[in-house]
Amino acid sequence: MSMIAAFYGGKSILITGATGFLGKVLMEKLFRTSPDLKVIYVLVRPKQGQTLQQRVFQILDSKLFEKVKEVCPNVHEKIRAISADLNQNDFAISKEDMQELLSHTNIVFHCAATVRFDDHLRHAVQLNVTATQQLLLMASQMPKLEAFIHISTAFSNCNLKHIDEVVYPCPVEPKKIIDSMEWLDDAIIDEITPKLIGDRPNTYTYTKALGEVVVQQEGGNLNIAIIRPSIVGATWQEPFPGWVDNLNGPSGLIIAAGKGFLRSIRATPMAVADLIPADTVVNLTLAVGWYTAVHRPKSTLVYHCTSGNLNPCNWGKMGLQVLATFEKIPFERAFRRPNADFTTNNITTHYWNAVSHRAPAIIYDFYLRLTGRKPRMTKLMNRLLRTLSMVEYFINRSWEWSTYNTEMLMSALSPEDQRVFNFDVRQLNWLEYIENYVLGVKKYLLKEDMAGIPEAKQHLKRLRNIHYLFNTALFLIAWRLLIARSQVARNVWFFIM
Ligand SMILES: CCCCCCCCCCCCCCCCCCCCCCCC(=O)SCCNC(=O)CCNC(=O)[C@H](O)C(C)(C)COP(=O)(O)OP(=O)(O)OC[C@H]1O[C@@H](n2cnc3c(N)ncnc32)[C@H](O)[C@@H]1OP(=O)(O)O
Ligand SMILES: NC(=O)C1=CN([C@@H]2O[C@H](COP(=O)(O)OP(=O)(O)OC[C@H]3O[C@@H](n4cnc5c(N)ncnc54)[C@H](OP(=O)(O)O)[C@@H]3O)[C@@H](O)[C@H]2O)C=CC1
Repeated sequence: MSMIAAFYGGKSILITGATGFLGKVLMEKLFRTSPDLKVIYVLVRPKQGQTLQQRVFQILDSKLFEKVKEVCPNVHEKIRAISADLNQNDFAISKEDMQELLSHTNIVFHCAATVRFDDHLRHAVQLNVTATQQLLLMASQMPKLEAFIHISTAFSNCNLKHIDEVVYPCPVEPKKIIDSMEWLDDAIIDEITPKLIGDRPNTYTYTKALGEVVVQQEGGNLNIAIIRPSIVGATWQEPFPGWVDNLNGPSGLIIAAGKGFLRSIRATPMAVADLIPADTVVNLTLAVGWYTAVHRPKSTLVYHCTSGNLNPCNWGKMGLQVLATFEKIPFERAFRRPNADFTTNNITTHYWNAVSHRAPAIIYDFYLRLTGRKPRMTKLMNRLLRTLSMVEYFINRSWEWSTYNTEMLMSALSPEDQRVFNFDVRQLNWLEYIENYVLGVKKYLLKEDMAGIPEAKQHLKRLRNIHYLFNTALFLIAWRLLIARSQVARNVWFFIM
């Protein structure tokens, strides 16, 4: 019997960010392995004309939860959606709901965050720092609370090369930042943002670092742990391989490459691609929840959930495997044949951006205009180039994350728990994982049918023929112009003929 699964039985669990990528996988695993848990409270904001209930039921009725339905048929009764907006005071939770949360919650998993790299500092501070502070305050009023698990990111200290499982201090105290956001206007915040974030690349990593300091400073007597995942990718094994539902991290770029938009990317092939599957993060999170509640470590432990030091893979290997998978499992209606490459310096990056990204987009938009349609490719390409510029920082460097706590936890688990809550990335076969990831992107993000693969292959053949024809025509035109202007070229031509 799994001790961890048994631990969550009968518990009331509060999850923030349950509608997000990681939150959904966390809920799924909890329901599947501990169907006898009492209730999962999820803090949800109403969105796009959907009620809370509709939002949550849509998740429960998705493919991700198919296995849950078998072991926990009354899953709909075990989830309680609480209307909450983490941007508001007291999260805008009603008095009755607050009372219920405070008096029943046993475990808190704090996953909600803004993960946008370019979010305005005010908004990023509100969600990643102030909301964390408020949640801690709430947690301190929960008499039955056994553990508070905070999800951070391995990149919160990406300004360092070697990162230990400790909370690093920030030059300016989070409390001062929170206070200043209340009275500074947007223009001043914009001005001071680069100075505040210092040598971090964006407001996301900066505010996640501030969030950790808040957890450490304001955790009081709570039993707290911090988990730092690196780049969270599609699921490895559970509930099935390759599940992914948003464009963050590599997923959006895999689509862009598979559809033939992304032709070149500024990346260092030998840099470590520190991806970690979503189910691995969730297994570690649940194990940490159990360990923190049962063993009550004296200090706040930080756990790195990374792959680089145990089972490294680099961007070169990953890129090649992504491209190899497109050969077997192409995406439908590609714009061009997938054929991306890495560039390593500014000049070649600018060159390929102009030749392989902007020029084809302009030509295609011209064709759309000619045929009476609305041009859209240049806009899409600009968006892609913007995304590339945001991720460049992360794919041209390597970091070393120590994993003492994570390894300690692994050895503290029973063999059964090591199996059911496996977070040992040494067992991960990267080639297989990447192939499943690309397949998952096709199935769950693009919602493409496998039956369409022969047609997709045909389409790629047509694109290849168009490519050859286009190049031949270009060559002939250039040659014709050369012959017209150069005696040497004319002589060569007559010699060949
Ligand atoms: C040798 C052979 C080589 C071959 C190469 C083959 C290539 C293979 C591909 C594999 C490459 C791998 C690259 C990996 C990149 C990894 C990056 C990792 C960074 C990790 C750091 C930290 C990890 C974390 O802790 S946080 C989680 C990560 N967070 C994110 O990823 C958020 C990133 N997103 C943003 O910050 C924004 O969305 C931004 C700035 C990218 C775009 O903002 P903008 O305001 O312009 O757009 P949005 O309003 O957000 O969206 C508009 C529109 O675009 C769609 N979209 C959003 N994100 C992406 C995306 N990443 N890619 C593509 N499209 C995206 C979005 O859905 C919207 O579409 P609509 O149709 O308008 O709704
Ligand atoms: N994805 C990754 O690569 C990595 C993620 N992480 C961390 O993991 C955690 C989860 O990330 P991930 O699942 O990928 O992120 P998502 O963007 O998929 O999910 C974010 C979640 O936060 C919720 N949220 C955002 N704003 C509010 C708000 N104002 N009120 C209530 N809820 C809100 C979202 O709700 P809604 O659905 O309503 O928008 C959503 O449920 C984050 O803490 C992130 O920093 C760490 C490392 C890597």
